[in-house]
Amino acid sequence: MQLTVDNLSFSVQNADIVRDISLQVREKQFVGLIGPNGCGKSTLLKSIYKVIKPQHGSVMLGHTDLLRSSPKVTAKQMGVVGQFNELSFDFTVREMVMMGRTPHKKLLETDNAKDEQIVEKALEKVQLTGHAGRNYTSLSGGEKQRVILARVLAQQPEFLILDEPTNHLDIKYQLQILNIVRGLDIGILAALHDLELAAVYCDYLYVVKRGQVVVHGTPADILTREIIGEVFEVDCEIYQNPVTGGLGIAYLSTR
Ligand SMILES: Nc1ncnc2c1ncn2[C@@H]1O[C@H](COP(=O)(O)OP(=O)(O)OP(=O)(O)O)[C@@H](O)[C@H]1O
Repeated sequence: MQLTVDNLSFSVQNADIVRDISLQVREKQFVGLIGPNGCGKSTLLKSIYKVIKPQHGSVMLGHTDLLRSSPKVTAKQMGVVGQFNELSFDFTVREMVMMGRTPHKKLLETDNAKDEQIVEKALEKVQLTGHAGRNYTSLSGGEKQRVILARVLAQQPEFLILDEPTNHLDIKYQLQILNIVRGLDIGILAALHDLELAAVYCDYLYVVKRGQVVVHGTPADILTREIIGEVFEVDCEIYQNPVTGGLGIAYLSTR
């Protein structure tokens, strides 16, 4: 399912936070959004997944006009793993993951055996089966992040938005989460801070600075000394990793 964002803008009190951004995630592409802290990545993603309302622009997911459709229609198609996943009320891990099934249910429809099977599978996939009865608020940051991913897996979306999905995670779970989402074989738009991981996982990158897309292209085109220096104000050298053959970045100094 293709995502097309056209001329999206969001401002608060005359401050333009997202300025006229257009982008595309083609069928089954993994597209990364990179850029310095505060450049507008989360605001752009929140505008797409309807937590905030942009003043201008359109967001099409397949044939669905997301900004004009109901939350339920959106949630049937789009899964979201956000940056902060705090809750005021406590639920068990299993209950949290079961919430992923809600968009597929009619009013007052109860959970059935198929839902339970989907939830167990999702818990298995993120290696949290043993935590299913625990209270969500008692979990570590990394465990919470994996519960949120399991909830998204249970939702069985056709498109995924990830906002720094590897926040809080140690390297094993960073790789595991990225491998799991890539293995879903659906379109993904993800804000990522780790540029080397972005090079490995993304098919295409958009670079955001001060609310605007400044350049876009394949990781090889984008992750250059010049662009990283210009956008992140850090001097670096790009090299070919002798072990993986992939792109390596040696950070040298801040400007
Ligand atoms: N409702 C708001 N009112 C005022 N300023 C806001 C509001 N929402 C976002 N901003 C500001 O807009 C800028 C962009 O924020 P955003 O969270 O989108 O950045 P980001 O690129 O995701 O950053 P990070 O990499 O640090 O997560 C920030 O300076 C933020 O303080």
